[in-house]
Amino acid sequence: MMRDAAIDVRALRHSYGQREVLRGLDLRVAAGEIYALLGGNGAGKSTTLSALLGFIRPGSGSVQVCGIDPATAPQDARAQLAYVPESVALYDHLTARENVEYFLALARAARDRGTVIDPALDAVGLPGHAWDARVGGFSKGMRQKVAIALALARHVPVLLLDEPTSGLDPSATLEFNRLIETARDRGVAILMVTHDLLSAVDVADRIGFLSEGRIEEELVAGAAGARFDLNALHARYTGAKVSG
Ligand SMILES: Nc1ncnc2c1ncn2[C@@H]1O[C@H](COP(=O)(O)OP(=O)(O)OP(=O)(O)O)[C@@H](O)[C@H]1O
Repeated sequence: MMRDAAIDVRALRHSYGQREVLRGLDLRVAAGEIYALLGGNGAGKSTTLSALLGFIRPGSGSVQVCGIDPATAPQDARAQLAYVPESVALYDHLTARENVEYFLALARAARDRGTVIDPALDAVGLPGHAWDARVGGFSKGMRQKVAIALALARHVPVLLLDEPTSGLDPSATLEFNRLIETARDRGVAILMVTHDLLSAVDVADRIGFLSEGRIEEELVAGAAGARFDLNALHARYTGAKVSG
């Protein structure tokens, strides 16, 4: 039995026209857990995120974000979460500090620089010299740091990440993984949609394979040093035979 399932999806079905994309999806992510959702192109990962964000009204089943149904109360559900898309949307002409301040104002959240904004920018490891620089010149990794800082400053219990490491080099990926561990260690429930097996193996507490519209297999991280079997995961993903 999982306690504190901040994300709780049960028997979710969703069709686009005649095409049924989700066929009884069950997915739960607890507070303080990183869940990597894997699946081939078109498996329904983005559709799952859309359901959590309240952008689609599922045909049947239930979706809850901290006990709130995003289909019927989208604003309330979105107040509980931060969504970081593949390409982080920020105002390029504003600085990192100003972006966080602006989005906190939109969310009607506390936005004192000394006690809220600066500690969040510090927690995500954005170098001090970048705090007052316009984000237009930031790399993807730096933009993500600003987005996660905003999530930490809002104290949201749920973080949704869509392909966060695509386009990041290996060291930026590791840095990103350490960053979301900071959020996890603060009790945030993190759902990460990804094709990046290395990143999932490095950081996830559980990995779920979405196929045929449901979680076909779920793996739980083992002890440190042997968290997941990367070769077996790769073979599972590609349908290839594992050698050795
Ligand atoms: N708005 C839509 N209208 C019709 N069909 C859609 C719509 N959105 C997605 N689909 C279809 O639903 C299926 C699942 O799409 P979805 O984007 O959820 O998959 P995905 O797992 O996120 O894929 P990818 O890894 O390529 O991003 C695909 O066949 C897609 O073409």
